[in-house]
Amino acid sequence: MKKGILLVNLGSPDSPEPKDVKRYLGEFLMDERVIDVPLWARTLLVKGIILNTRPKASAAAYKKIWWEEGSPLIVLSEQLQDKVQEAIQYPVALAMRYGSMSIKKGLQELVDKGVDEVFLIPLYPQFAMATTETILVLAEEIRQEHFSNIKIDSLPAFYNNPEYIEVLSSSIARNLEGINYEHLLFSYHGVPERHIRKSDITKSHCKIDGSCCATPSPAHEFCYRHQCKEVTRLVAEKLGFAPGTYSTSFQSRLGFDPWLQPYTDRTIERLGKEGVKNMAIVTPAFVSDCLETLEEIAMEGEEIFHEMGGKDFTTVPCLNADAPWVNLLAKWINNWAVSENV
Ligand SMILES: C=CC1=C(C)c2cc3[nH]c(cc4nc(cc5[nH]c(cc1n2)c(C)c5CCC(=O)O)C(CCC(=O)O)=C4C)c(C)c3C=C
Ligand SMILES: [Fe+2]
Ligand SMILES: [Fe+2]
Repeated sequence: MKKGILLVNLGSPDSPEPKDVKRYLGEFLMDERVIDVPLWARTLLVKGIILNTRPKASAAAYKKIWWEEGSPLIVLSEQLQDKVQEAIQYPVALAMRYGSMSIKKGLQELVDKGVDEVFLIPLYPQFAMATTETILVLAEEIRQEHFSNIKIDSLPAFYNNPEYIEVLSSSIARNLEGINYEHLLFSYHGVPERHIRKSDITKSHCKIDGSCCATPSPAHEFCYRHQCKEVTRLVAEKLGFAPGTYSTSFQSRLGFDPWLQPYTDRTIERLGKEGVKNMAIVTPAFVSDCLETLEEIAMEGEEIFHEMGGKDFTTVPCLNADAPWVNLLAKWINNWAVSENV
């Protein structure tokens, strides 16, 4: 059997023009694992409301961060693909869950190279229904329909892998070296609270209260909230942060349902109001910098902080194509290739 690797990230529109943003958002938000309501309600909400209002504002936000070479998320994912390819002997393809660089094209590219055993790596440290699960479900559907002779293994969520925590902690320490900050905010992409309950395999553990995520449970294998909180706890432990000097929040909420809290924008506002003058922010739900880190955090977040009287607002870049991260991915890939187990 010939082995190959498929890296999968979220995706971006083809351009920051409203028509391309609309097409991309249409595919993204019609995913039943992203907006998880019955089809008729999702169609009404997405096609009847969101796609008539959001693409213009979203396109304006994309224009602020768009690079000469394209969408930062795509460009940075391609850089990661190139670096991983240099580090290993198996062919590496890159695909996106939404948009033009489809999972089908990525699998086809590998199959054309003779690959029949694929290691699929969702580029998300934490499991979520709206990220890892939707990628794995779609990849299996495509496999059954078009590539039934190939085998696909996947990398599970790696949020608490000690070497991942080491790579993330070192990146934070390196990027904040010599910087004076009173508070480090760990901001993760939010999800509706309902998603957490749906992913609870015990059907009774996740109450989204003060304690469930800190109480051991098999539910945590699929609990995004637990996994985010663990990343913060493990990094804080590794870097020896004092209690009160760091916290966790959730960004990018959409719609009126309750999403995971506390919300990042309100947390930045509160820190500013409380008199914090210098803060830093890290976004460990994203492996590659993207709209959510470069615009929502680095631009909007900074503006909120300044409006509240804050001064220095430092953002820690995502791991992107950093050498320690590339080396760790290469190690996981080689472990899989030898033992078919990571
Ligand atoms: C119901 C809506 C959404 C859920 C649930 C959701 C979960 C989720 N998303 C990411 C990662 C990214 N999201 C990005 C953009 C983005 N996300 C949503 C909505 C939901 N996300 C929208 C509408 C958008 C588009 C931009 C906008 O209009 O605000 C991105 C950036 C993509 C880019 O091109 O740069 C990323 C990355 C995670 C990790 C997650 C759940 C854990
Ligand atoms: Fe999102
Ligand atoms: Fe939990």
